[in-house]
Amino acid sequence: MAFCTDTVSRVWTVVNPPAVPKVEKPTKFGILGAAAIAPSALIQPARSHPEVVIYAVAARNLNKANSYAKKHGIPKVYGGPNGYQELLDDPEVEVIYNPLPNGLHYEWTMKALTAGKHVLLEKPAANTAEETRQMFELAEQKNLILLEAFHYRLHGSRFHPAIQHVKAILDSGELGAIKSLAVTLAVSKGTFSPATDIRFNYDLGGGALMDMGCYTMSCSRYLMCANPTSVLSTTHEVYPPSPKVDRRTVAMLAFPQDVTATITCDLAVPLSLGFVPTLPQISVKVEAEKGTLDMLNFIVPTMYHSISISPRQENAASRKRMVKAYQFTDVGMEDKGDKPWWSTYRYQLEAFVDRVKGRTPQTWIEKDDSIANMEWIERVYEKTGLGSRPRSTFTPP
Ligand SMILES: NC(=O)C1=CN([C@@H]2O[C@H](COP(=O)(O)OP(=O)(O)OC[C@H]3O[C@@H](n4cnc5c(N)ncnc54)[C@H](OP(=O)(O)O)[C@@H]3O)[C@@H](O)[C@H]2O)C=CC1
Ligand SMILES: O=C1OC[C@@H](O)[C@H](O)[C@H]1O
Repeated sequence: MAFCTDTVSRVWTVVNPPAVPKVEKPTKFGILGAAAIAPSALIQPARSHPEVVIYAVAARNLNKANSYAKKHGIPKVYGGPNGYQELLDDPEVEVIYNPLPNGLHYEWTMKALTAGKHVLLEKPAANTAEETRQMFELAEQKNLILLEAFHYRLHGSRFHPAIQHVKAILDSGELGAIKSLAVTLAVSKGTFSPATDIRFNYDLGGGALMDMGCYTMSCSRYLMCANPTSVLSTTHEVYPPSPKVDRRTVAMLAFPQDVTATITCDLAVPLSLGFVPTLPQISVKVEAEKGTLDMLNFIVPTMYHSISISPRQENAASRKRMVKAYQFTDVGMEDKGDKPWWSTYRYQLEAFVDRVKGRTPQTWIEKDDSIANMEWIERVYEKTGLGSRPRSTFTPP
């Protein structure tokens, strides 16, 4: 009973966080595009951040921008064909949130940085590793903060307690050396509408590996503390109307020390019995010398997650258990003032604002990490034969 009420209360508060009083001069964010993800990833989290206000939104269509702004209480609106650039040119705006389709990340991040704004950039960083490198180099040159929004790994000044706890167990040696990993992110057919959703549009940087595979790649590299050494094999299924768009990709990656990782991503798992949607599959499975570890829901752990540790019988240094880590204190860590209803996006915002304000979060997604993630996504695409997503035609001034 307590489990049910805690879960309902936590999930309700993620979506309806308490609004806190703002500091005298909060940092003003502007959003490029009236994107579906912005309320969860930025607008709701900003309510409980005293140093952040969502000041402006721009959409290609002014009516759409107006109704989005009204719905979310955003005071300043830009719309029409020049709306995005007008938002970038607004001197009040200090930070740009870029949730445009993947294929537009590069162009509008380069423009935002050129306009002197910090950028919180949606994942995956761009369509290619080279574009990713250029964005980070420009940010460095201009002394601006640029973060690829891998929210599942950013939790305030530390990693998310859940994924951090998984990593801490693996790093402790309790289960011995990792032998293999399987990281999966797959949702049922019907979750997205292929005819209209950006995820199925090759020109906009679509594909399962781009959208979901970027997390599975990132998580494998994070848990292994290493980049793969090669792509051993791949299988994929395309979305037939768009033959370069992978609806599903499975890749087997080699990592140092003879570890293999299987990453699986699917934008439209077929319905069971032809009509029943399947539950989302969001899992990490680790096979180690002295036991196994399974984590459910590494992407949105605030909603619900579980971490199961199953040592082999002969492993006397370990015990079988199931752990949850909604807050640092759940796993014996120092109280950082975080709340169980802080979503990964709320913690991400905390870390991002720390950096913008010149404070130092203990963890960060570094430039090289973002570049390497994109590089290995491209290598998997190369192995599938589908090739990288198209390079941007935008030329920086
Ligand atoms: N961090 C996370 O958990 C998640 C991240 N994402 C990422 O966020 C980004 C956006 O995803 P999502 O919000 O689901 O997508 P949406 O389609 O809802 O939003 C994309 C926005 O891009 C704008 N846009 C500009 N040019 C085009 C174009 N040619 N075609 C289509 N849209 C265009 C649209 O803005 P306008 O209003 O101006 O028309 C639209 O609002 C992606 O990079 C995705 O990977 C997505 C979901 C979850
Ligand atoms: O970033 C994301 O996370 C959750 C997925 O469902 C979504 O497709 C993706 O864009």
